[in-house]
Amino acid sequence: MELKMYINGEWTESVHGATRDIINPFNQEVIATATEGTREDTEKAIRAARVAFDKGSWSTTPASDRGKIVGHIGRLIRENALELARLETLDTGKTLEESKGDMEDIANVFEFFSGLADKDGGEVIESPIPDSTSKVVREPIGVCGQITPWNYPLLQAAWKLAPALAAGNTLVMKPSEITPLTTVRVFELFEEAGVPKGVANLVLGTGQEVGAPLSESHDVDLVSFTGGIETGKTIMKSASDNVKKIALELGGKNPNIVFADADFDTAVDQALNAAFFHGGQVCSAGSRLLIEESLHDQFVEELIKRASNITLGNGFDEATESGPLISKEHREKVEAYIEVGVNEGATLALGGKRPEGEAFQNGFFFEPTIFTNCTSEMRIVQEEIFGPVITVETFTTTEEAIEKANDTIYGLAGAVFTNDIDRGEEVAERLRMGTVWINDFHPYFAQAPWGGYKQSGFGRELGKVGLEEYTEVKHIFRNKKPAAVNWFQS
Ligand SMILES: NC(=O)c1ccc[n+]([C@@H]2O[C@H](COP(=O)([O-])OP(=O)(O)OC[C@H]3O[C@@H](n4cnc5c(N)ncnc54)[C@H](O)[C@@H]3O)[C@@H](O)[C@H]2O)c1
Ligand SMILES: C[N+](C)(C)CC=O
Repeated sequence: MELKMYINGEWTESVHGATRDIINPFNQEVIATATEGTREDTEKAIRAARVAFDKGSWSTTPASDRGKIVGHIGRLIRENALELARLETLDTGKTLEESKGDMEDIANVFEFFSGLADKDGGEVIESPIPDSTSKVVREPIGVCGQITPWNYPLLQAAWKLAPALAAGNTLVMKPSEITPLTTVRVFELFEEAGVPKGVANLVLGTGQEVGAPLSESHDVDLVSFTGGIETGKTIMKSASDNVKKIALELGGKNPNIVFADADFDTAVDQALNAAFFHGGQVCSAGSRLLIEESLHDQFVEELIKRASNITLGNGFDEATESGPLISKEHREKVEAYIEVGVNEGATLALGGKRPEGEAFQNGFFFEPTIFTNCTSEMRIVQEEIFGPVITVETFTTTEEAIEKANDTIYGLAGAVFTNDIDRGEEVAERLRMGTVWINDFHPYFAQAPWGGYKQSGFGRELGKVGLEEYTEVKHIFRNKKPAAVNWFQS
């Protein structure tokens, strides 16, 4: 499979002809060769998007017509869902079941923003000035740079592409250089759906060559980034040069609080899902388990029993419950944290190593891992590991649970399990996080906003606000009886 970039309506190769092998993390086989874009390619794409915005008709096309095209993309994604899901599994190692779920979510996102495109007709304001009218309208921002990570390649791209197009912007998308397959395929569907030339551009390549110029360029009006906190900080600095708008969807170190009165089996099951789904490579993974002290021993015993039975393997095998980690480098990062945890005095109660056996030799597998006897100040409790690693802490009061849950630099998501609904609501209100689940973990959908508090970032994707992020607000005032004000007499 050969992957090209899509610039100004043309499938194109990098100006310097460089390529990158795309690797299947399950067996390290080369599954595709991608053209590797450079700064020059990125600048070409930015120019195409700039011209399409300034001189093209996309931003002034009736919102209902833009919405129809965005809806058409959603339908094409549904029609091609199995092919897209297979590509996603090949590229990321996640199970095919997960990838199919992602494609369903992605189609929903395009359909949601399709429906929302023409729903905000502006607002008439009651002007306090006689003989005048006053209205507030929303307009597209302009050229958007969009940068996405490898863990949910197409889903994170969809959260940016669908609202940007629906709102009338033009864009340059840069997927993670290690997982471009599905994003490239969706740009083919954009062509089929009738997205005009220059409106949506795709550049493949590294953060340095493609991501950095997008955040630095004075021709880009907004950068929407999903990825790690350090990259987010770099983007924030470079974006300041032309004061462009930015939205940052960064990492998390998400608490999962379990009170002793919670339904035991549900809470154990959800704790496993919270932390080990997709090998813990989820921004909102419930990697910090906070258990009420009286429940700790029984809960941890059951958790270890069930976690040790998780079936690792090929994402295409039906029996597989979790695939490999994304890359050699990423597995090494996770492994380094195991050493950190042990040195910090946490008890390695399960896992902490690569699984043995022929089936795992070529993939980047790592065993589900549980650290007990953890305390708040440990690095394994504070830092995002982004692998299948749970840290377990205890608490005795609601106050202590909330305090510990809030005690990191992150604020992406968290959950509370309890049968006392008043307590559940109180905890939800007091967690400093963009999403809180009561008696559940992980749900997200197109209708509800997603984003972080604190250093998990700012800006929101999805929901009504997800469209508003891609608009500027303008106040238009009209004097119906213009007359001189005569302030200056000369
Ligand atoms: N908040 C969310 O919704 C959300 C969702 C998914 C992933 N994430 C986070 O993403 C991270 C994992 O993804 P990752 O390892 O791909 O992150 P990353 O920050 O390494 O890379 C993300 C993207 O940024 C690009 N990039 C790298 N350097 C850049 C630079 N200097 N300028 C511009 N772009 C640059 C990369 O090429 C990639 O496309 C985790 O921290 C995870 O929590 C957050
Ligand atoms: C935002 N989400 C949960 C889909 C993926 C995070 O990595």
